[in-house]
Formats: sequence, C-alpha cells, structure tokens
Amino acid sequence: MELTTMNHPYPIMMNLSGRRCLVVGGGAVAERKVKSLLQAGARVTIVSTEFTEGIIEMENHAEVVLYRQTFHPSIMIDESSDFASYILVVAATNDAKVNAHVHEIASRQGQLVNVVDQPQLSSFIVPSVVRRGKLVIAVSTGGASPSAARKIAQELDNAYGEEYETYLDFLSDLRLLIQSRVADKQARQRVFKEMLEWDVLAKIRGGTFESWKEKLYITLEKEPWM
Ligand SMILES: C[C@@]1(CC(=O)O)c2cc3[nH]c(cc4nc(cc5[nH]c(cc(n2)[C@H]1CCC(=O)O)[C@@](C)(CC(=O)O)[C@@H]5CCC(=O)O)C(CC(=O)O)=C4CCC(=O)O)c(CCC(=O)O)c3CC(=O)O
Ligand SMILES: NC(=O)C1=CN([C@@H]2O[C@H](COP(=O)(O)OP(=O)(O)OC[C@H]3O[C@@H](n4cnc5c(N)ncnc54)[C@H](O)[C@@H]3O)[C@@H](O)[C@H]2O)C=CC1
Repeated sequence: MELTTMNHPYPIMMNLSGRRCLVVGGGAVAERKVKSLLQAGARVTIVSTEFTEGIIEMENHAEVVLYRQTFHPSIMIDESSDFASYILVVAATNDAKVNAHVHEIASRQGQLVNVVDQPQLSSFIVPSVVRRGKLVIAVSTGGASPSAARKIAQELDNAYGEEYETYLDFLSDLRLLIQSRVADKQARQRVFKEMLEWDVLAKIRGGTFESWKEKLYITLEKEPWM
C-alpha cells in the first residue's frame, strides 16, 4: 500500500532566519513544529482555538505571536492583515477538513505547506533532527515510519558527540582563512581534504585542541602559500 507521495523527496536546508511562518493548531504536534521553526530562527504566528502550556509559554518569545481564534481563510489571504505573507505554513489541527482547507489556500498561493495528518498533501515533511552547532543531521523515512526516523536519529545522536560543534567551527574558520589566502583552487582543495585527516576530534576530546590550534595558526602564517 502506498502511504505517501513522498517517494523521491528533495532534501534541502532552508534559511528561515527572520522569515514569517504560520502554524494552524495549538496541540502537541503544533508545539513540536513551532519549536523546530524557532530553532531555525523563524518568526512564528500560531492560530488556534486552544494552546498547550508549552505554546503559551512561548508567547514570551519575541518571535512568537499567538492568535486564539478558529481558523478562517482571511488569516492567510487578506494582504492587509497581520497574517499575510507567510513563506511556510503548517496545518496542525486535529480536524482533517480544516487542515485540508489550509493546504488548499497555501497551495493556491504557492506557499510551502506541511499537513500533519495528510502527508500526501504536504509539499514538505519534517525530519527528525540532530544538531551539533553547524552540523545538522536530518533523518526521514518519507512518512513511512516517523518513529523509525526518530530512532535512527537517536542512534546518530549517540554516535556524534558534542565535540562536533567545536570541530565544525574549526573547519569552517580554517576553510575561510584558506579561501581568502590560497589563490590556487587545486591547492585549496588539497588542504581541505588534508584537514580531515588531522584527528582533530581526538584532540578536542583529549583537551589538547586549543593549544594545538594556536600552534597550527602560527605555522600556517609562515606557510609560503598563505
Ligand atoms: C509525514 C510526517 C509529516 C510531518 O509531520 O512533517 C509525519 C506524519 C505523522 N506522524 C504521525 C505519528 C507520529 N509522529 C511522531 C514523531 C515525529 N513525526 C515527525 C515527522 C513526520 N510525521 C513526518 C514524516 C517524517 C518521516 O517519516 O521522515 C518527526 C520526525 C518530526 C516532527 O514532527 O518534528 C517527529 C519525531 C521528532 C523527534 O523526536 O525527533 C511520533 C512519535 C512520537 O511522537 O514520539 C508519532 C507516533 C508514532 C507513529 O505513528 O510512528 C502520524 C500518525 C498520526 C496517527 O495516526 O494518529 C502522522 C500522519 C500520517 O502518518 O498519516
Ligand atoms: N505529523 C505528526 O508528527 C503527527 C501528527 N498527528 C496528527 O496531528 C493531529 C494533531 O495532533 P495533536 O497536536 O496531538 O492534536 P490536539 O488535539 O492536541 O490539538 C489540536 C489543536 O487544533 C486546534 N484546532 C482544532 N480545530 C481548529 C480550528 N478550526 N481552528 C483553529 N484551531 C483548531 C485545537 O484548539 C488544538 O489546539 C492529530 O489529529 C493527528 O492526526 C499525530 C501525531 C504526530
């Protein structure tokens, strides 16, 4: 049996920083989606007849606006209202008809829409995510088994420790330095590959990373190609 139309999902990392998103519904599922949107730096408007305690607490958050009301299309259509111009919409009520209506309006307006109870209507679904600073690991089963996605993500959560945050910051800084100093593209790419063989993770875990990094930067400054 075909559960969803997500046979070939296109994975992307979206920049939602400062972008306006709409979540319709205020239950546990809506709360989870709002949390992940906020983690991505989005500004989130939530429209619902009721809210979980967790969502009510989020009202203190500068990027969150709550409207306690029944869903009405004008929320999404009326350009003069506060509700207009959302880049991304989540239909998360427990009423399948309302969710389908939200989907219909969003699709007509070309907005990305996630329908929590009807994956086949969704233009995107939300993966299970592990974050370590700049490292983001997203796991999806395309809706086949959200609990399996979560379990696999938990395995990755155990496998990739906190040291990856420091590691990625280091690689990122060094890469920028090399990009600005090494003109030759091939030489740059050689260094980028070599950097991965330095066993930096062991140094971070062992507490010798900071002193090693200092020496490395001094050595690099003396490199003729820098
Ligand atoms: C299609 C998708 C659409 C979307 O929501 O984007 C969707 C749909 C549905 N989920 C359902 C149930 C559950 N969902 C979870 C959990 C998560 N669900 C998430 C994503 C997705 N869920 C998308 C597919 C992701 C993929 O497969 O790749 C996660 C990963 C991300 C997130 O929500 O932020 C998050 C884990 C976050 C984390 O902790 O890492 C749990 C487990 C739990 O709550 O502990 C259960 C109960 C157990 C079970 O059913 O497996 C139902 C059935 C409702 C019913 O029948 O009653 C539907 C509707 C349907 O299938 O028709
Ligand atoms: N995608 C996912 O990860 C999952 C999806 N689901 C599905 O998601 C749906 C929602 O789950 P929960 O958050 O647990 O439900 P819930 O019952 O806790 O919350 C539903 C929310 O929708 C609001 N609502 C209902 N009708 C409304 C309307 N006309 N206008 C505005 N707000 C309205 C209610 O006030 C309530 O806040 C479930 O029906 C289930 O089918 C369930 C589990 C996981």
